[in-house]
Amino acid sequence: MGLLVFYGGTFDPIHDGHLAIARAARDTLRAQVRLMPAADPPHRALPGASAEHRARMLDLAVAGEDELMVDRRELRREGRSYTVETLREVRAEVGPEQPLALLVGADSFLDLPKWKEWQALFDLAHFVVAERPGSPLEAGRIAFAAGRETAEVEALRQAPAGRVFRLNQPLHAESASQVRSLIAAGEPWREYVPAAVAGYIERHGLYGVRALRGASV
Ligand SMILES: Nc1ncnc2c1ncn2[C@@H]1O[C@H](COP(=O)(O)OP(=O)(O)OP(=O)(O)O)[C@@H](O)[C@H]1O
Ligand SMILES: O=C(O)c1ccc[n+]([C@@H]2O[C@H](COP(=O)([O-])O)[C@@H](O)[C@H]2O)c1
Repeated sequence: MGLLVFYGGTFDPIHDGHLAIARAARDTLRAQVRLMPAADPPHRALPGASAEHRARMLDLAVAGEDELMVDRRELRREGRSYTVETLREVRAEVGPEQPLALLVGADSFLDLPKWKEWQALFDLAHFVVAERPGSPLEAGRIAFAAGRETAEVEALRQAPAGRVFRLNQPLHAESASQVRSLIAAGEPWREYVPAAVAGYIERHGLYGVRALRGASV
């Protein structure tokens, strides 16, 4: 059975690191990847851009990309976007046999034991973990996932949930907070986001961006 991958995030805004990881997961796992913006992400301050702006930037970033799509299901739900609730909703739609995976960065994965009902997540989906500078996945720090790790893509198709797979890909240093800070400081930032996303940020005046001299907004 095909594997379905969900990539949740605040995406405030989506940057080249996000896109590279989504593509790497798609290509390595030969699976569709659904980028899923959080309406109200747990464990962080309110996003700088509205949920609708963040989702529209995702639409622009995946336009023309094979097997990358945007899933707005968390935007339709009231309250905090807890992943366990989202995965239960997805599971109810796809049935108990469908292999599902959640794509996360290493920093998110290291924080997993702080997530709502985190142990239940392993009954609902596999985890695909993208390494990230500054968040080493040492055995001691991911002891909560002991016995679940696999290096075999096929293992993710052979069970509906419960395994942990490390995505082997070049490290990406971009972060959304860095992009927001650069914009606010009036420093160069466009190179870190897809060109269509940069255009959107400028047109809508997001993150305190300064209008280009002579440009129409
Ligand atoms: N450069 C990166 N390398 C690996 N994983 C990443 C990278 N950027 C984001 N991620 C992962 O993508 C998911 C969504 O990230 P998020 O939207 O919070 O972006 P962020 O860059 O971490 O944002 P912020 O700087 O605002 O915290 C998280 O699981 C995060 O770990
Ligand atoms: O469910 C939780 O308790 C939970 C706690 C922290 C983060 N998450 C999810 O993890 C994803 C990445 O979160 P963030 O804050 O790094 O964008 C996003 O989909 C969040 O909804 C989920």
